[in-house]
Amino acid sequence: MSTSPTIGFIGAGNMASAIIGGMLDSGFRAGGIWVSAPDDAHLQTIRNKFGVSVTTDNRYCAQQADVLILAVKPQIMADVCSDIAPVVQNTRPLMVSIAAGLTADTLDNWLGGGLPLVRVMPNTPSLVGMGAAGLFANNEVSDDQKQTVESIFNSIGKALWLDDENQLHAVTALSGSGPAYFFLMLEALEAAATVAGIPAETARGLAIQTMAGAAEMAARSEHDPAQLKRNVMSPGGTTEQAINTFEDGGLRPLVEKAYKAAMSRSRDMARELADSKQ
Ligand SMILES: NC(=O)C1=CN([C@@H]2O[C@H](COP(=O)(O)OP(=O)(O)OC[C@H]3O[C@@H](n4cnc5c(N)ncnc54)[C@H](O)[C@@H]3O)[C@@H](O)[C@H]2O)C=CC1
Ligand SMILES: O=C(O)[C@@H]1CCC=N1
Repeated sequence: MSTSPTIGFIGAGNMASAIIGGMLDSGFRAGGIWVSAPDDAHLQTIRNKFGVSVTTDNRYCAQQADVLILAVKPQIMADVCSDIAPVVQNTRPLMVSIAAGLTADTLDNWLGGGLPLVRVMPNTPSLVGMGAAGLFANNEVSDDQKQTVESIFNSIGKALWLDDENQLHAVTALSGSGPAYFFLMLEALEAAATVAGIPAETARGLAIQTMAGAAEMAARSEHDPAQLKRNVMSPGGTTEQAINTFEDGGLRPLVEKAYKAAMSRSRDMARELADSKQ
């Protein structure tokens, strides 16, 4: 593979935009990126925003790519794959899927078989260079190709390889879905502070800065999160009251239940989608 491969994206939604935006910020060339999707008006917006090349023809996009990133919803992936299969069987790009649930074998089967394929579970903070991605490669992927995918996802955050594909379900429930959990916390904190009389904009600004500050501290500190939490809790003070309320209200089991629900949905999707196209 050349040192600057052409990267194709099939699908131009939230996740593709986040990855493209992050890649361009970190120095990837817009001229080396192709994007395809059915909605021409949306594609023109993407082109104006990022300067990438666009097409409504998935096969044409596939033909241009050394690395082809499948960024459509899992439910339409089978149709998209069988449509481009004749092209990719001929050009043999490195296939990358970011879809939740769908296994490497299922995808490879839909693509005609025998292709190098990496599954990635990224997340939307990729847009601001703060993504977290779990990666799994099938046996057809070379070390060079692994490095290429790793460099794309490292350029927009942190990329970590997994040996066992099954672990992607657990990663999906952690970092794939995870940004939404923290956004929910922001929503709830903003709402509570607004009820207490703080203007919404001020409440949001303080809540976001607090979340970002806590994350940065946790990343840099030699202490674990439990100790950092204790450092905020003055005995007999205010934080203790809030933390006790969270604990008494069952926040930990609730988080575990939510996490397991996401992981279980990822497993179910894998089964349902593989079965539906046998
Ligand atoms: N949104 C997220 O936080 C994350 C999403 N993912 C995965 O990323 C994938 C995409 O998700 P989102 O970007 O959130 O979805 P989205 O709905 O925002 O984007 C889907 C895109 O696919 C396009 N599309 C629809 N039919 C098409 C076709 N036949 N050919 C080509 N493009 C077509 C749509 O126009 C749209 O641009 C999913 O498989 C999801 O599991 C993975 C990690 C995180
Ligand atoms: O909710 C979903 O299915 C996708 C996968 C992880 C984040 N969004």
